[in-house]
Amino acid sequence: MSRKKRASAYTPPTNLSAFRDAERYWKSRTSPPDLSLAFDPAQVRWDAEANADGRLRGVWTAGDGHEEVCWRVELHELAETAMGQSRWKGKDREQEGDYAIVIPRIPGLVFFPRILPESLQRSLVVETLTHARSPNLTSLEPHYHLPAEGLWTRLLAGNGEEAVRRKNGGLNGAISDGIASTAPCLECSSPQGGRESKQAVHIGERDVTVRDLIMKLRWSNVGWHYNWTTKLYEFERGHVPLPPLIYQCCRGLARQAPWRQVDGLKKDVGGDQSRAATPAGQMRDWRSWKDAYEPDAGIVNFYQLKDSLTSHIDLSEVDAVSPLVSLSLGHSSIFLVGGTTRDVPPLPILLRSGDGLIMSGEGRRVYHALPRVLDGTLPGYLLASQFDAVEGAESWAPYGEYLERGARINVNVRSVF
Ligand SMILES: O=C(O)CCC(=O)C(=O)O
Ligand SMILES: [Fe+2]
Repeated sequence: MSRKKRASAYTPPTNLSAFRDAERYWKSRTSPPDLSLAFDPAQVRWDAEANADGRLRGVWTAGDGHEEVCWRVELHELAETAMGQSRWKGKDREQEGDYAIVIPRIPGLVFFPRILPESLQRSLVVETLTHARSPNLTSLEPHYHLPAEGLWTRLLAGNGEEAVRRKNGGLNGAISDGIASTAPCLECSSPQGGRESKQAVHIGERDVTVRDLIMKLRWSNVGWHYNWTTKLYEFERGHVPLPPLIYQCCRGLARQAPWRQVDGLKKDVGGDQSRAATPAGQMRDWRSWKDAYEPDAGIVNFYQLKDSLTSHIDLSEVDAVSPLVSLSLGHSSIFLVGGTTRDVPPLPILLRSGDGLIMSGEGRRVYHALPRVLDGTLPGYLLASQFDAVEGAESWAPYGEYLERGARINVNVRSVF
């Protein structure tokens, strides 16, 4: 189907903000989304030669003709960093090297296309699913009597058909007929109240099996305990160390980001500095991030194909500018990132498995959303049939099966203080 036809099948409402309008477009199921409208590093035209600062200028042209300027910085040091483990060094993919992309119009955003080697992606999937358990709080905790060792461990032990009891005063069968509902869903709602799911079907007072409940898992806290209802950290509950791989990857990425070049961009982007550049005051901390960035809290988001995360700004951290590190695993998705109000038209970015993204400085206070998980985009190296064993797991098959059903896992880590 031609792009023109697809575009005409969608009639945008006239009274929405630019951001809401974009969310509606990407969420719409009336026709397949036009992926040529999403920023894709593979489609950027790069200059032949780098500038004096070692940056390469690129231009991405969207399917509707819109042009976005971006800069590419090679990451020569990455293999020797805190992440310098064999997993990190042993890049097992076809690509020319590690690089970061900076898009001047989104201040403080640093994009690392396919930065995670395939084997590391698998190990992170293993870690996120096995750590979605006490003492980390999960989205299911308020509603079910969860097994102490966690649902995933029960599943791996062959107890997938075991019943899990609903807690009293739970959802009371708020949605009982299996039809998608717009009623608020406590199990699925994100911290920002923006998580929606058409797949989450509540079955009244009946028990749920371990296997089915895993498909309803929407998030798990890591690090400092965050209360999604009050939107406050509960420091009195003590600090739970981040799972080791999540900690190493996010810490390594934040420390190794090309901060000098990101900072340097504000001097030579020209034009509308107020939109294009990060104010010096907001980015000045990068020098300390290089040696001292310590992630201590975060969320792991578990999306299924029909899930989305509505536009929001993450406001709860004491340190309002230090890097928020996001890792994508599983199915590809569309990430929207805009400005400090919803009137700023967002840039849609295609996020693939293995991509990393940092929001920092002024970019910590911009609207963003995840309106779409893309069907049919799971990479072959994550399929259930591909591997017998993976570091940290006896067999890859259950993980691959979970992903094949439509999952995208997002690790979203930050430094609270
Ligand atoms: O899933 C994503 O990529 C974004 C998640 C996010 O923005 C959040 O958890 O606050
Ligand atoms: Fe967020």
